[in-house]
Amino acid sequence: MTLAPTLPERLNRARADLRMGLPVILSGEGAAILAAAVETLDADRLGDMRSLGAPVLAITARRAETLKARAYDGDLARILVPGDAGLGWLRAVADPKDDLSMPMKGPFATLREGSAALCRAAIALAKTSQLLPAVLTVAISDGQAFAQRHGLTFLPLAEAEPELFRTGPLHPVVSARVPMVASQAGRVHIFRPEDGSIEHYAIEIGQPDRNAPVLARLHSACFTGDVLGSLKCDCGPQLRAALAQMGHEGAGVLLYLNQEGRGIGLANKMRAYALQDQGFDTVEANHRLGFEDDERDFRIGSGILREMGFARVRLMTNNPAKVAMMQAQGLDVTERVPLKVGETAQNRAYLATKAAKSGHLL
Ligand SMILES: Nc1nc2c(ncn2[C@@H]2O[C@H](COP(=O)(O)OP(=O)(O)OP(=O)(O)O)[C@@H](O)[C@H]2O)c(=O)[nH]1
Ligand SMILES: [Zn+2]
Repeated sequence: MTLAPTLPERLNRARADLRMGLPVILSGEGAAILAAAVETLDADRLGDMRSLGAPVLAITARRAETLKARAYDGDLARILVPGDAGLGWLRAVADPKDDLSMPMKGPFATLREGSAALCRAAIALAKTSQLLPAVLTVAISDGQAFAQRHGLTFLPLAEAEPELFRTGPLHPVVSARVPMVASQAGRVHIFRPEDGSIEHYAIEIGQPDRNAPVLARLHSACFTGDVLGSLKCDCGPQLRAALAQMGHEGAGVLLYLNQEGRGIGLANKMRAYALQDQGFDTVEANHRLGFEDDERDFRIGSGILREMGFARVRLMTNNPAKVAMMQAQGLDVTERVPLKVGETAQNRAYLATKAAKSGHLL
């Protein structure tokens, strides 16, 4: 029988659980934890978790740095939750929105003993659920029996770990002709990951020759820039300029990847924008939220291009990291085609930060 969910399917089930406010169980290295995302946890479940033992709050080292909490585990910190700390306290640790007006008062007691592996996996799950990377955990015994008793998702660490940041293979679902301003010969293809996670799109212009390098753009979704015409970034003009150039040359492929906010999701991007209004730049804002500068999985783009039969690309980008990632995934980037459009008074500082801190070429 193959009816039981595979590990990638169980991971996505766990992500849905966390988004609903349900805890999941992670087990490995002779231990097990119940883990719930702080962002979606409610008071009843917090009470239930407290009744099982002393809770530990896992946050990333990025967030810990702002809070001046010692991160003994390298990339994360495990904070001992005070006995009287309620949801308000947990959320203030997780969410930097009031850091300046109501700074969290430490000192925070953080764990240095024991393995952080289960907490690390829980943080990875929260990140890939596009929730704030702050997870309340409590140790339990016999995780599998506990999961069965309460109908919770159970994940064995050894199997889950290599899959945590990996999107499953993508397959084409459907494609149809969409004449566009940039080209009458447009076709939109929908790709769906095997693990049922979010779909991504390819916009094919003309009939690119699969035996020659194709003019290609990997565009990460930007609701504010692409749809609203936000002046805070250059995404909308880049999207239209890339399609226009493909239309002009008569052939090309633009991948529209649903990796909003460099992978942190629109809600977190709006949190980052609110921090930017407090004076932090785009990179600092991500860090204060507990994320890295860029949380995108660039394997998705190379996977779609390969599935469409493209092996060589002329990549439209100002981001050398994208070129390097595509090459690391076995695609031959024969040329980097610069895409410099849409600079405004409002996004000048943003573009300068990307050049200074993220290696973008001006
Ligand atoms: N987290 C975060 N994401 C942002 C911000 N501004 C734009 N984005 C997202 O950044 C992504 C676009 O990535 P960019 O870094 O502009 O460009 P790139 O794709 O890496 O490089 P290019 O190929 O040169 O455009 C989109 O997903 C946007 O939603 C911001 O201030 N914070
Ligand atoms: Zn944008």
